[in-house]
Amino acid sequence: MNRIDNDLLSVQEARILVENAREAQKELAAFPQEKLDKVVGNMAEAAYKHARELAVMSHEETGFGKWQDKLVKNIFASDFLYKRIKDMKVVGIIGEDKENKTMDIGVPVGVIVALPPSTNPTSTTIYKALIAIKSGNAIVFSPHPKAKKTITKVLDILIQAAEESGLPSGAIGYLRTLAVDGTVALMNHKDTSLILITGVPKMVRAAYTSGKPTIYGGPGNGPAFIERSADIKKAVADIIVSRTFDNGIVSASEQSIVAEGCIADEVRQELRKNGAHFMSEQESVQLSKFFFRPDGSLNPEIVGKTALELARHSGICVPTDTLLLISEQKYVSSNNPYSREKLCPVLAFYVEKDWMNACEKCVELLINEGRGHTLVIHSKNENVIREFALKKPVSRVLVNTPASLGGIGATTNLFPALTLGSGTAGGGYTSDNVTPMNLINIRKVGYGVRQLEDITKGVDQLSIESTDDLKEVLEKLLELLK
Ligand SMILES: CC(=O)SCCNC(=O)CCNC(=O)[C@H](O)C(C)(C)COP(=O)(O)OP(=O)(O)OC[C@H]1O[C@@H](n2cnc3c(N)ncnc32)[C@H](O)[C@@H]1OP(=O)(O)O
Repeated sequence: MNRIDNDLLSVQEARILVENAREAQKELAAFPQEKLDKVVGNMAEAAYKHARELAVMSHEETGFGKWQDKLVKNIFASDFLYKRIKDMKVVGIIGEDKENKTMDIGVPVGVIVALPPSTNPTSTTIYKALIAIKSGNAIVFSPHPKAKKTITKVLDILIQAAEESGLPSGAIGYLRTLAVDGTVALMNHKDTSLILITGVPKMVRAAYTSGKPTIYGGPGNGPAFIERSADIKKAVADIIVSRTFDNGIVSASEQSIVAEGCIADEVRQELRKNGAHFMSEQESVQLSKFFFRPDGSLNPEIVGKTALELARHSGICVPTDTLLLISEQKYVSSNNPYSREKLCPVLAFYVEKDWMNACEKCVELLINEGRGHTLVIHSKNENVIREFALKKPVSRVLVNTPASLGGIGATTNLFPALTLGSGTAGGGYTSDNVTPMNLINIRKVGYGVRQLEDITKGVDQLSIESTDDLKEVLEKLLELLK
């Protein structure tokens, strides 16, 4: 088939998929929460059963990360997520205030179009499918072309399990003929209500161009601040676990370490002792040549590779037990390759004289890239932690934990999510770890409890001749409204 035929077929297929999804969703909209939960439970169980096979397959197909860590993510996105959502009330009456006579009704948004990334193809697909069905929505996927085989496989498993437990056919679907035109047609279809997208900058732009509400996980890789009161051994261990998890692919993972001057040598020593190689200036330049493509986009050749593979690739000589490559840096700039997201086990290392300067450096790093995403602080000083949390342009401040695992809610009690909102600061509309609650509209029900006259009662007896009078009127009004 030539390219034009392929594009046409893909667009046609997209139209049919959304129409089928629309019909299936009409049926789904009548499902009570318990019936949706039964379907979601079966989907989670099926994904969990195939977690290992899917992890190996996704690693083999994309070459990104480690299959062992992809297995952890698959278990996280199926079993762990299911346990967290199984008792959530998302559709129907989800809240009632008997005293004030108001009620909240959860209403599915309708048809969701989802794009999973090549970096986390299985776990993100499982997660998106589970939260969509939990909230009574239909979902149509456009698989990433570099992970097509794996995403198709996991969707077949999920669809079979869901339909066996009563999900109407078409409520979960996917584009078989892959093309940008078909993906754009899915997004632009009049019956598509929401787009749920992870990664792929070009597709994020297409989603926004469609004019549809779009939830996406923006660029992350924020700083990790190690404050003087921190347990340095644990902080370093956390950073290593985090930055090497799936070879640094998770967007919440650390991109730089900012250490206070008085503990910087101890931190360096601990990092070296545990497999970090501090690169010379020349090695840093040598490695950085491979970070980006000529158009400035991230080079997939370095994404999700081990530190040893990166060193070999760029001709840097390192000990065979090297886990991390670190570059000492002073300045932050969009031209500095060490200030940008890389999704591999490379870190920049900054030293600042005190926590206030460190605070500024972290803000500078986040404003350069990763605004609205995630920051981690290692400290025992509750005042510093609170000051940090109050002042940073991020949606997640993680404390004393590996950022990649804490951000997604594995080592913290944040919601278990593989789409991490960056809020308006990151150009998105939610700052949440995306949950089924982000996939519904809330219909507000309010019973009449007062007459219009009740609001103005007593006000006409007052004449407003001074600001004091005005204040009195306003106070009276507030009193009446209580
Ligand atoms: C929770 C988390 O941690 S998820 C965070 C993961 N982070 C990211 O994904 C970061 C952003 N992603 C990227 O920069 C890139 O996707 C990389 C570097 C990871 C991989 O790059 P690549 O392997 O070159 O793949 P890329 O994603 O750019 O896609 C390749 C092509 O497929 C296209 N494509 C991607 N998805 C689709 C789709 N669903 N339908 C049609 N085309 C698609 C892209 O537009 C791109 O087209 P182009 O070659 O014409 O530019």
